[in-house]
Amino acid sequence: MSKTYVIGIDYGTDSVRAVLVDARSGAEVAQAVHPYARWKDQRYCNAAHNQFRQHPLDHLEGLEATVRQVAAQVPAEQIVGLAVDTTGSTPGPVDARGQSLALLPGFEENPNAMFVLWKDHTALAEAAEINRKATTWGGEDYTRFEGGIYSSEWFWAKIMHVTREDEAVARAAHSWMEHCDWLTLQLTGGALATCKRSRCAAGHKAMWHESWGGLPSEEFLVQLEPKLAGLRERLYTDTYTADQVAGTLSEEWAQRLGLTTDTVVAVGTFDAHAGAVAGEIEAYSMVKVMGTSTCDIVVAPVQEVGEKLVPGICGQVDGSVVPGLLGLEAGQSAVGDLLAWFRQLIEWPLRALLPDSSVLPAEQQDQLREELAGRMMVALNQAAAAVDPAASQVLALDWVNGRRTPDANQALKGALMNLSMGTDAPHIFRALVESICYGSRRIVERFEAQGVPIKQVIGLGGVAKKSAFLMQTLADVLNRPIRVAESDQAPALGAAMYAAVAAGLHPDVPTAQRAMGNGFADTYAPDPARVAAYEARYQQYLAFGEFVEAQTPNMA
Ligand SMILES: Nc1ncnc2c1ncn2[C@@H]1O[C@H](COP(=O)(O)OP(=O)(O)O)[C@@H](O)[C@H]1O
Ligand SMILES: O=C(CO)[C@@H](O)[C@@H](O)COP(=O)(O)O
Repeated sequence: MSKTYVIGIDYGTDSVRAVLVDARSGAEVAQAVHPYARWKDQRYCNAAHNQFRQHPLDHLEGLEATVRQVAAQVPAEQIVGLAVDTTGSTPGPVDARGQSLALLPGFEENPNAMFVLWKDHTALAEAAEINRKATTWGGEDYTRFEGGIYSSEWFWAKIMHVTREDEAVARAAHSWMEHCDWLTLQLTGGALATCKRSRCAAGHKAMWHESWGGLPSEEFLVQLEPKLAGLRERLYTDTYTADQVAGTLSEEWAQRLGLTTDTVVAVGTFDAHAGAVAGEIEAYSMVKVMGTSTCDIVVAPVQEVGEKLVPGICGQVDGSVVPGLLGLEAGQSAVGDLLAWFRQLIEWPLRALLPDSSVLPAEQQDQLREELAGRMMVALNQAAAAVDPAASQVLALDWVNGRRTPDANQALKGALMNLSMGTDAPHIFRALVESICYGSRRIVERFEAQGVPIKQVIGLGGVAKKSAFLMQTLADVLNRPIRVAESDQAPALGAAMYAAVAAGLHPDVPTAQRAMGNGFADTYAPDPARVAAYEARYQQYLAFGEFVEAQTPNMA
């Protein structure tokens, strides 16, 4: 009997995906996807206030549905390990047993008791306070290894915000957990105090660093917000890389998932970092995990980076991607989301006017909406690709959900210029795609200017697989070839690689990458004829950005 199967579970923004993988070859035996039901209706969100919360029941229902489905493909005893990756920073308040407050009576419908999704920017003011305090309080600047600017997307800003806003949640919250740690604890069923926390989540988002003994000091935290007193003690000191064993499946979850209690559960991690592993990341590659947002992940030998700090990124953390290498993260807060925003904008008549149509009966309206929704993104890509970039005047800024990097400023907004009577939807879509690519070039330039060369670029994720137009534009704007990973479920495959190491099927992550890597599907080569036109427009993008930023209060 071959005990060689592992399961990778990837919690994205809109859905959870599980893949069953043969750890000998990396063959994906089965995959399953479960969109979050409550999230789909945006039940606990308020986009106008940048509030995006997810109910843990969405996550638990998805866990059971997807894993049961893939696990049924082979005998349970042959599945020896699993690992979870999630979005981040997506923290939530928990009780003393590590249970999410949203699963407790009285808190079921309270968004503050739920997971505060990475793209929730309600904590802008708190992030600004952290930044001020970090450089003025007279002690260590705890933002040093997180790019020197703390973001409202991250752990402490979100905890501060919810603690201030909601007295009942503040009183009931014994502690807080990152989503990836919480799921790992659910699966293993251990005690909160001994739960092995993700190095990746702690180092990139919670200002955890070995050099100052873990999390920021109690003194610093209490100066920030007196209500944080004592929380540090109830969090964690040690962190673990994602190839380590967190435990084995609890009796309850073995039964719920159709697996055995011998199944090893690896320490949790973030989706982008797991994706980078599946994208076969190696020293000085940049793996772009392109979905709702984009995360740009780079790894480099610790000793070569030495004391160098790359300012304005989402941190540099020993072992956050490949244990033994330094993991560096940057990214853009809206990529697929920016294009989805535009699609929704132009679909407005379908939502607002069609229901009152006297021409089309209700059931046909639904069919029409569905048909157009299915075709819209593909059609926009095609029409925008046909617009000559040299003749295109419209210029956009990609900051509809703020700017993550370089130099976090989540208060920034998107913008369009050069609209004329001749501007149509494909022109604007093209400008949005270009802005994504220019934003990406700024990030690559930041790494290189700080002495971290980018030797190759790899793309993966929904956008990399679905938009050839965007990927070609990116190759032209960066003036570099881009390889796109074969796997449709790269973060889940990366999680499976971590699970295979934790379960002892491979000795380390690079060996797992070599054995289980699914290779590359396409390569986009830069088109020399277009490079020059984009170069000129990139300079305009930078000037436009500078102008808009000067009008916006600087917050994180
Ligand atoms: N044809 C397309 N062109 C560009 N973007 C697309 C296209 N189809 C879907 N998308 C975008 O892909 C994103 C989802 O990517 P995916 O990697 O599946 O999700 P996640 O971010 O949850 O991991 C959505 O934001 C959507 O707008
Ligand atoms: O920021 C991180 C990881 O650090 C991501 O989890 C976040 O951008 C969400 O990723 P997706 O866009 O859902 O793939």
